[in-house]
Amino acid sequence: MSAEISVKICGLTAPEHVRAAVEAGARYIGFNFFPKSPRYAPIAQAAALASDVPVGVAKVALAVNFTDAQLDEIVAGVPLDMLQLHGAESPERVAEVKSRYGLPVIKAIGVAEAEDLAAIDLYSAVADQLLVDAKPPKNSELPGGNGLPFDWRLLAGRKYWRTPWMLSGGLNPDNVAEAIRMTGARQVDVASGVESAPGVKDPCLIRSFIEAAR
Ligand SMILES: O=C(O)c1ccccc1N[C@@H]1O[C@H](COP(=O)(O)O)[C@@H](O)[C@H]1O
Repeated sequence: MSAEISVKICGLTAPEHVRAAVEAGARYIGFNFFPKSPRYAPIAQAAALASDVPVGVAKVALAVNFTDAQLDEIVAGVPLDMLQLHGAESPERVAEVKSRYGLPVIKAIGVAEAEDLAAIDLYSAVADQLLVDAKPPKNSELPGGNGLPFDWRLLAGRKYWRTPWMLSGGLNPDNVAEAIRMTGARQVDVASGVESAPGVKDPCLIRSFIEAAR
């Protein structure tokens, strides 16, 4: 892996998968607190998994339009390094969450067409990182984690946004190298593309994904 490419493996629910991701060189580990997700990890489970994550690998909590009360519980129960807001949180809400918890915030931006990229400038001012993800299909229960890519050509030549960003949406071991080449992304994030069934991570696919991003 080029030293510059960082990988986030998201939606881990088992210790052996956390170990596989860490050993393969993941830079970020995501725990998913959205109950409708097949990758949902309750607080106690995520706390146990977090204890296996070494210093230097960022533990990220994925939240979707959560209230302060919900975030309070997560932050109190799990040792975290970052929060990922993956819903319709406004820039004001992102700023509020950042200051309430004192943790860096990753804001997900759904992209389907060129006009969706305007949100990147809007959130750049308040978020620590952006996650440029595929917009979910209409009526999808999940605002992310759908295993669907967007048209990467929309990002060609855009690698110099001032806020660090990750590419996600439908990435897998077979397409991640091409996605990096086309978009100039220096960070990538994956959930379903390293699974053998919805919510079931596959250590071999995790390793292959990270190697392919190299
Ligand atoms: O993974 C989920 O189930 C999920 C649920 C709700 C919001 C976001 C979710 N996942 C995030 O979306 C990206 C892309 O997923 P995929 O690789 O296309 O399956 C994932 O990495 C998470 O950050």
